[in-house]
Amino acid sequence: MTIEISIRKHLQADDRSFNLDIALHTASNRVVLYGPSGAGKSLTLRAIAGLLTPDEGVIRIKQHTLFDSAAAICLPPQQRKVAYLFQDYALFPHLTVAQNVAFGLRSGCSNMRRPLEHPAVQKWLASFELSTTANSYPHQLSGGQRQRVALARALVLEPDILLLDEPFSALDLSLREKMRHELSELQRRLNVPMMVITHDPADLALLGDDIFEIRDGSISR
Ligand SMILES: Nc1ncnc2c1ncn2[C@@H]1O[C@H](COP(=O)(O)OP(=O)(O)OP(=O)(O)O)[C@@H](O)[C@H]1O
Repeated sequence: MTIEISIRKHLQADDRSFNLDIALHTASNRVVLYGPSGAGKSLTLRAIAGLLTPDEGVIRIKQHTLFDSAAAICLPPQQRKVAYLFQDYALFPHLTVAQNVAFGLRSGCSNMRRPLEHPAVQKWLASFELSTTANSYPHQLSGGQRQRVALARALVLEPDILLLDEPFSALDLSLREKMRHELSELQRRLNVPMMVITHDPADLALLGDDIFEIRDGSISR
């Protein structure tokens, strides 16, 4: 089993409350979550990444236990080998492309001063055709390039799973189509498990080998 999730979390904000109760087991490497706004999709990804601590349950990715309330296991985000791409890519505006990618390595300042000396940074810049933009800043890039930088930064750590929250929502239609195919090919090439949140039926068709609908905090398929 690649992904085993069984979690519960009660959230309370003033007079609003929300119950997340997700049971999701799959051996697939291409998982898509879809469902209406406010259903609990992002909360699920946040729990896998370690940014939200469930009240109880279990999260296992590729046999690694990330969270198990009964065994008092809750790995901090930096120990999870989980790459989480936010909707807006969250690149650092004051860092160059190469520095943004090197930031993913989290192994000290030397990576940031001379990021291109690190073989992994070079490898990912080259495989995303970003080498010529290595010294540019995010505002000097196109939307598609920015997305590739975010993917390179996520993959430089060789994560156990790639989590993508509406990865194409900031792109125009033609670029979205192109990046969707790029992501699909990349996943097949690297064989890294990937979980994608989307509202777009075209993403479901191309990226989803196992598709889960989330409604009102639970899997409803
Ligand atoms: N810290 C919080 N306290 C209370 N409720 C919260 C908190 N964070 C999120 N929620 C609620 O949990 C529900 C699920 O949120 P979530 O972000 O997972 O939705 P989503 O399915 O990703 O929606 P969208 O497609 O709009 O991004 C929403 O109703 C939201 O208001």
